[in-house]
Amino acid sequence: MTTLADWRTGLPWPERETHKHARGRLGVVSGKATQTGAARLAARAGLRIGAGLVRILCPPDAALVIAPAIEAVMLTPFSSPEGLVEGCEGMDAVVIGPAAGLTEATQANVRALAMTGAALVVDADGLMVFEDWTEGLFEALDRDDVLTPHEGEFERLFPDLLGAGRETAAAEAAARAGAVVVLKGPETVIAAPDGRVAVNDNGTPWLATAGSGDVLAGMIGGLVAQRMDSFDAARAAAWMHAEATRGIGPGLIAEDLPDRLPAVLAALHATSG
Ligand SMILES: NC(=O)C1=CN([C@@H]2O[C@H](COP(=O)(O)OP(=O)(O)OC[C@H]3O[C@@H](n4cnc5c(N)ncnc54)[C@H](O)[C@@H]3O)[C@@H](O)[C@H]2O)[C@@H](O)CC1
Ligand SMILES: Nc1ncnc2c1ncn2[C@@H]1O[C@H](COP(=O)(O)OP(=O)(O)O)[C@@H](O)[C@H]1O
Repeated sequence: MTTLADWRTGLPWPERETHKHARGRLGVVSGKATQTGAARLAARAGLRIGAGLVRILCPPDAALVIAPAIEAVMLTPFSSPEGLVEGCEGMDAVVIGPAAGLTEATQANVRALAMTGAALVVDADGLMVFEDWTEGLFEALDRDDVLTPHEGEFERLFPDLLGAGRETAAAEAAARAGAVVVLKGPETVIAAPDGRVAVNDNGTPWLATAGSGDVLAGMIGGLVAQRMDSFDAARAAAWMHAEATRGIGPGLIAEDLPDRLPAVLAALHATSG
């Protein structure tokens, strides 16, 4: 078992000569016009955690919904997997899945993005669309890609594993997928395909609120975009995600989480030496 604290030394802080492109570019794929909130939560979280530039890629019908609801986050419409790949050119990491839609298009988009140089964070619908074709997902993934299932999603992708216990299950899932697996829950297990396993145990039940997983996906994507090792990025994000609830508790909603990150990051920065 890897200790919890060692990801701190790998956190990406900007240096004197850093510019926004060098800091890391994150793409976030949005769902259709009525389902854009999840991507906006993930994008804001990615920006807050330090990606220098964040771009939402959206179906054309969603652009007029998203445009008035973003500021620093950028926006590019796409209408085919090829168009999505073009829009993601130069991205260091891409988050796909939150409210992406349970459609063949989502399946094709995940596989098309996997062929680019960007590391992928695949969540929610991006996982569920491969329920009946897991090899179609696993064969496309690289070791720096990250899957972020909750237990319901995990069970659909790996129906035979949870009986062995969550840590063993996540480790076997990572080996099978050939990617980092983040098995979310009150204790989140993070496993890498090389055998590393860690448990994040600072979670709080205030995270059990719609959209908090979308924020976590954006946070992981934002750290991976800054070229943090994907396993460490997932551990760091899981810890900071829970830490962001401190001081709010009752009444917390997912929208609150990204804007708590400056305080969480400032405390880590102050002790980073
Ligand atoms: N602001 C937004 O636009 C939001 C959009 N969301 C998106 O909405 C779509 C549907 O979300 P749903 O909430 O219906 O999908 P869920 O994946 O939460 O639920 C689907 C099924 O899994 C089960 N399930 C959920 N969490 C579980 C857990 N931790 N352990 C075991 N089983 C669990 C549920 O009971 C349900 O039967 C997804 O695309 C999702 O990304 C959500 O992320 C919430 C916020
Ligand atoms: N009881 C709990 N204790 C600690 N963390 C929790 C609890 N319930 C949910 N979480 C965390 O909240 C997030 C929920 O993610 P997810 O189920 O994908 O929600 P959504 O799809 O609404 O975004 C995960 O990071 C999970 O670990």
